Parts: sequence; structure tokens; C-alpha cells
Amino acid sequence: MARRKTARDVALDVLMAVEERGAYSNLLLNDALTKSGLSSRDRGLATELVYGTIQRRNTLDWILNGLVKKGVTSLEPWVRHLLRMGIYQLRYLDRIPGRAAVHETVRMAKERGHRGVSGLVNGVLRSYQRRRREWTLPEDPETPEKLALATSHPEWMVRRLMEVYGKETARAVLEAGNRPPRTAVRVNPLKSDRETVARLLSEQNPGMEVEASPLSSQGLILKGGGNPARGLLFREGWVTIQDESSMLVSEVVDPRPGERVLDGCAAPGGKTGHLGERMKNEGVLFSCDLHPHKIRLIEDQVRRLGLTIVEARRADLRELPGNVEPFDRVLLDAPCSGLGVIRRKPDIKWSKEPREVASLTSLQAQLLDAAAELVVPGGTLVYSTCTLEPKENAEQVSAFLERHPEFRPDGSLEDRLPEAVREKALRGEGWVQILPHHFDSDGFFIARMIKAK
Ligand SMILES: C[S@@+](CC[C@H](N)C(=O)[O-])C[C@H]1O[C@@H](n2cnc3c(N)ncnc32)[C@H](O)[C@@H]1O
Repeated sequence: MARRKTARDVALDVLMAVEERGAYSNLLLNDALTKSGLSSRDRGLATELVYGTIQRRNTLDWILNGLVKKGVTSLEPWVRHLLRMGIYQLRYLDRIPGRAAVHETVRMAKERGHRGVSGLVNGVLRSYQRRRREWTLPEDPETPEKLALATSHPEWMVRRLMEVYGKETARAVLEAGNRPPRTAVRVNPLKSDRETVARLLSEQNPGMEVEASPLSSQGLILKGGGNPARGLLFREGWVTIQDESSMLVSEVVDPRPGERVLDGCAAPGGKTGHLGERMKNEGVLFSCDLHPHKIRLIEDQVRRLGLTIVEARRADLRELPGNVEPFDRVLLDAPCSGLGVIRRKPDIKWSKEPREVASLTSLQAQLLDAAAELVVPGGTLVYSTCTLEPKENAEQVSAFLERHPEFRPDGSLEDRLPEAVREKALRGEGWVQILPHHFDSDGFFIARMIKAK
């Protein structure tokens, strides 16, 4: 009978699949954990190994390049992932004794390869244990190369962040990228209120600390004490797991009951759900996405929340003008390079390339042009991304406003932002940029514009 998979086996399978299929680590990991039958402790270890190994890849490869004769790229992919995971445990997981990490890694090498591979794995890990002082990271990294190594990000990203935000801020952003994401939930005002839900969550989850979010009036931050996605409050639609910066987006859209609202890039439906809640389930909420397989995710979301005003449809936003009546408010939460959500999806660091930004900015401009046509005179357009790249954010919006003199940046945005955001975030005319270290939340850009009457 086949041996049951351990946390390390599951983690290695996910690491290989992320690279082979180019899929997001969080989706693959969730899927693998659901099928694994692992205890909650082992699920925690598998999660830490997957995220940690991807997060620290730069630093791990720097070490491995000093230990593997022909360098880390000469290794078969599974051996490379296994060694990265082994070194990760030795370097970053103090609670795992070194000999257990080596023993388990060598066992996996034996099971998956021939004797030569397990010999190599054993030799590399033991050499690292003996020589680990040789890999001391600079305490105050001055250059982009050193900062890339110390924070384990690709050099092009470090250079770009330094160029845009300066060295100190870039470093704070990069360090925030390595911190584990906080869990936040949005309370559904159609079912309850923030105080009641905070009390229920604390009662139902011993050890969980619950705090009000400084970013959203509907948000709660949860620390420790279980997974809210498994609880009754989630299943019954009282809460939705969502990052606090994301919550701010629908608050800035500020839709009113009875209006016609479009969520133009909607899947998986996090913001659609929030818009529907704020509309008190009255009016029309048209929610579309390009990819047919994602429409079900929006439908599941709105059903769970008890929303009946949502029409979820597969559509290319660029083809909607002329085919639907215009809307009082349009949200364009555009596809982007995702540099603000690296702590949640660390694989973005290694899968994105600078040239992708160029193709994304051109897609975003096309989406914005289509969205503009879909707003009624006097209506509101909100553009948001979860990235930190100005070409996709403030520069994108400036170019849009030049192409569309019928729109003006909305100066009232300032008054709509919570005080904490006004104090910390970067702001321009009608836009706000939250960086990941400001609130330990996702990095987000939000711009609000008004169409002339
Ligand atoms: C950042 S995600 C949206 C996240 C969503 N607003 C939420 O809060 O859950 C961007 C979405 O845009 C969709 N998309 C990309 N190109 C599109 C297009 N031409 N028309 C409509 N949707 C598109 C992608 O499939 C993706 O789901």
C-alpha cells in the first residue's frame, strides 16, 4: 500500500506544480491541502514550506550555488525544489531540528530518485550545516544587488522600487513582502454588524484576537485561533475573507441602493459581494469577467452573501459598450502585475518579468477606455489595481484623463478615506496608493473619477 503523504511530500508536489504549470501557489496549495488528509499542524508545516521556499528563493539559490558544483540550474527540477526546501528548513525554521530536516529530505530523495541523488542531497545539506557562517547576509544592504539578496526579491523589482519610492521605502516594501499576510474578514451588514460578529468570532474561536480594521468600517483583523473560512459565520454569509485594502475599493466606489452599477473585471467576486452589500441588495449590479470558468466563483460568492441583484456574466469588458445600458458607477479592478500582493502570492516575484508591465498597461488602457463609455454623464468611475508600479497606476490614470477630457479626478476622494489612510498612504489628485508596509495589508492603488454631466 502506498505510504501516506507527509507535509513535506505535499509541499514538494506543490512547489513543482507551481513551476511546471505557472499557477498561483495559493490556489494549488489550497487544493492539495484539501485532498491531503493532513492534520492541521501538518497543514501549517506544508503551508510554511511552500510559501517560505518560494519567498526566499533568491537567498536559497545563492547558498545552493556555493554547494552544488555546476550550480542550482544544473539540477533536475524536483531535486532543485527539494534542496531549496531542505536549506529553507535549516536556515529559517528554528523549531525543526537540523537532523530531522536532513533525514526527511534525504528520505524523499531516496523515494523519488536513485542512490546518487540521495547522496548528493545528503552531502549538500550536511556541508551547509558545517559551513553556514559563509552565508551571512549584509545587515544594511546598500546596493540593489545586496537588497535583492537580503530580502530575496528579483533585482529588477528592487531597482524599480528604489527608483520610484527611494531606498528606505523600497526596503520597507520588500521586507513587508516577506511577512505572513494577516487574515481579515468583511462583515456583511445585510446579516449582522461588526461588533456582534467580533464577539461571535471570539466566542467561537478560542485564542483568536479580533480587532477593528483601520481601513474599512466593515473590516475585522483576526489573529490566531483557527480558520474563519471553515466556520458557520462564513458559510452563512455573515463574513467574507478579504484583505482590508481590497475592502477600501468598494467603499471608495460608494454605490447607493437602487443604482445601476458595473463591476467590469469581477472574478472571483470579492468586490462584487461588497458592492452588493453596500447597495443593500437593491438596484442592478452587473458583474462580468473574461474567463467563463470564473463566473461560478462570483455566483457562489453572491449566493452565500444572500445577494439577488447580481447578474454575473462572461464578457470582455472591451466589447460591452453599445451592448448594455450605461451605469451610475463603474468599478474597474484591473488585471495588473500584482506587486502589492507578494506576501500572499510570493511566486509573483519569480513569474513576472518587467516586459509584462508593458502589455498590462496597454490592456489596462483599453479596459479604461471601454469603462469610460459605460459611465452615465455625471457618473463615477473607480480604477484600482493591487500593484505598486506607477505605469499601471498614477501614470495610467493621467494618460486616461488626457485622452478623456470628459472625466475629472474626484477631489472628494480625500474626505472618503479613513483618517489612518490619509495619514500614511501616498496621495495625488483623486488617487491613493497604499504600500504593503503602511498597514501590513495588500498594496493597492485606487483612483476615483467623475464624468461631466
Ligand atoms: C484583479 S482581478 C479582479 C478581482 C476582483 N475584482 C475581486 O475583487 O475579486 C482582474 C480580473 O480581470 C479579468 N479580466 C481580464 N481581462 C478582462 C477583460 N478583457 N474583460 C473582463 N475581465 C477581464 C481577469 O479574469 C481577472 O479575474
